[in-house]
Amino acid sequence: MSKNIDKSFLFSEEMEFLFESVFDKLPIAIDILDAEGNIRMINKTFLDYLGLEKDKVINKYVLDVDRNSRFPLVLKTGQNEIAYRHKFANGKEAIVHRIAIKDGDEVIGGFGMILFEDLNELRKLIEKNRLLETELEHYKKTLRKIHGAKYSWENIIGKSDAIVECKKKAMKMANMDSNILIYGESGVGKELFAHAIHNSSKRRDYPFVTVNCAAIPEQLMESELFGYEEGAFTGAQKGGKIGKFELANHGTIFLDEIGDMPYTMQAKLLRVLQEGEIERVGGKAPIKVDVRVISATNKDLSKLVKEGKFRSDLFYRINVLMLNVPPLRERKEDIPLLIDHFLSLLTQNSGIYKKVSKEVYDILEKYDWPGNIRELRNVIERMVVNSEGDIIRKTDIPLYILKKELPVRKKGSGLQEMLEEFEKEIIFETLKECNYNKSQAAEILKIPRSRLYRKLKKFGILEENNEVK
Ligand SMILES: Nc1ncnc2c1ncn2[C@@H]1O[C@H](COP(=O)(O)OP(=O)(O)OP(=O)(O)O)[C@@H](O)[C@H]1O
Repeated sequence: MSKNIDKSFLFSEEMEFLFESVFDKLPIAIDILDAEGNIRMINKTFLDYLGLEKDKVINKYVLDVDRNSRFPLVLKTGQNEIAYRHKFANGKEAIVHRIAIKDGDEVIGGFGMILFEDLNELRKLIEKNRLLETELEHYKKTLRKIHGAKYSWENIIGKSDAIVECKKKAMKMANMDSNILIYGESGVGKELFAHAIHNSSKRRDYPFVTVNCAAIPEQLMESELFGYEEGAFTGAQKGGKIGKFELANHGTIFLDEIGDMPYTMQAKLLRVLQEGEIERVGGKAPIKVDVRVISATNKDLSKLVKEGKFRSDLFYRINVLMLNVPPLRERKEDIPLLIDHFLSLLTQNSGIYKKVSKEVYDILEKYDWPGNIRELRNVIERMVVNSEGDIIRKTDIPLYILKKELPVRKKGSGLQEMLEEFEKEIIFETLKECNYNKSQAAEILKIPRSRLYRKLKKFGILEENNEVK
């Protein structure tokens, strides 16, 4: 049921009282006219704007006060004029509203209001807004650059069938927009593939944000991923903090070592993937996010699902497309190419130019590289630094590789066991090399400290008190 304003109320003493006690105190210019176009009420702000005394305005015909007014037309047609640009007779320009007050179809009065008193101010505001928008766009672009993917297909070196096939498959996946799970042993180049996929996907102009699930302590993971509001907990940063998912909006988030995601967080991540929205810690409303998830693991996730350590519903959500990056021992023909690639990278970055002797190529090609390309890269770097002269010779090769030059398969041990044996030896050698300084060892091995600790514990190299045995 529509309610009409009664003419007798509109111009009553009560209304006048209300107008004076409320509208007179507002810093917004307001007036009320009767149907004939006489100004019946006008507040102080409006009078000040016009520069007129009240008795020169009240009960005067609107055109006698402001000869440019369009109010007579509004009262005649009953058509409101919202946010109209108006030049007053005194030369001031403003943005105004003119509203016809109706009793049914009959126009019984008019309500006038100045929205922006000074068009120059408005212009300045618009200009400022435009500048802010340009600035914001600039920062967004810079942020995209910082969080952008660094590598593309040409950075993935290799001509073996295994890597060429893998690249082809990944290129196809890049054109789709489904979540991808990249599986492969440590150091095979999973992150490199994630970068390249993002860089050739339709999301390439948006951020690529990496999260190492194994490196973030469980109690910090939620706020890292989803952010928090100001005051969400003691020590929370003023103004709150944006989470990785929001940072990656419209782009890609790379969840490295997803197999290490704590079980409780898995449920929260699943919710985000299902609903497409996140909730900041301490936040009141969910925030929509549009993010493609690329996860990576070197663990057998289906086994973890069976053991109840990984949620099956999450597994299916992240594993829409699956990419298997082959280990280096299955594509040994790529080793010489990779050696040359890392040597030339070193020359570019440090200016050191060294060559590798034929014998060294042969030995490195025979070795099985349990730490894959990361290990090969580290070995090259170490040999370049430690070798004398401009040729890297057999004597520059780390001992543990020379010892394994002709690896003897131990009777009774499977591949996994042997790989672990190699890994243990590499870690132990590195630790010895840097005087058992674990941070330094983690740096040399280019793995997070937390991962090194876990491996040390697993291999029984670390005591409960985190001291090396
Ligand atoms: N095909 C390749 N061509 C050139 N460099 C490579 C290639 N694959 C891997 N690398 C290099 O090897 C190192 C390890 O790669 P990356 O970090 O992508 O491995 P990962 O599988 O993600 O390892 P992790 O499982 O330990 O996180 C990086 O320095 C990377 O640039």
